[in-house]
Amino acid sequence: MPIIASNFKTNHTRASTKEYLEKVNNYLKTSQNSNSVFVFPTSTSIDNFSLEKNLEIGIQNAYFTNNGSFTGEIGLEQLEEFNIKTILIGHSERRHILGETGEEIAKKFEFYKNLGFTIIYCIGEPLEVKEAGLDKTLEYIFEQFIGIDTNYEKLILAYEPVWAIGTGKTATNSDIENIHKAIKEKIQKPLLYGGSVKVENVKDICKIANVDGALIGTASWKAEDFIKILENTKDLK
Ligand SMILES: O=C[C@H](O)COP(=O)(O)O
Repeated sequence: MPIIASNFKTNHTRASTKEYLEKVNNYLKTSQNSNSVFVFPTSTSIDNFSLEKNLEIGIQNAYFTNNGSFTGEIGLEQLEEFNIKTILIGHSERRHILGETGEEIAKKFEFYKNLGFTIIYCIGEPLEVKEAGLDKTLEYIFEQFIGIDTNYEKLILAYEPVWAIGTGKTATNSDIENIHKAIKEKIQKPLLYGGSVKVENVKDICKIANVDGALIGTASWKAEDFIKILENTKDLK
């Protein structure tokens, strides 16, 4: 069964998150959909939601600390209050817009790994690297694993080409196939694709060899669309 994740990024309020989760949860309750579903709301919308077993809330980001003086950040203490056990690490928006370095990402990974969190670890190349060819792209991607324990049992990977994120430009099926194959040859972990996945293409993308699911931004922000995405992928192995 595929792993389908929605990343809200900086969208939705507490009220609309609650409404969204109620809709998705009701769908899962009645649909016999056994996909493994994750939703990553904004930190301010996290709460103690009562959800179906296959729907889990994760955090988009947290600092590698229990608590302390890190203005603007949250740490383990704030996550524990809501029983959060899943985190996204290495998202390209944190790497490229917010300037998170490989070293900080590795520290964050180690900290949350040692706490037994499920980690969705994102990798992916910017356009200029893609244009330099497959070898350069793979070289760039594998550098993003420096300092990361790729044997960690609760690790899920997400390949997200930076140029495909939020742009409407999905990678071609053969690009996805080639890159997923190369990653899987080295790291045998569930591997999601992300980057302009939509209601219409999610099924075909999830059917590509070595694609174990999708990490979706824009197309998942309306509960009705996310439910369609879950419905379109529910019969896949
Ligand atoms: O985390 C999700 C990805 O960045 C994909 O975003 P997108 O579906 O809006 O392209």
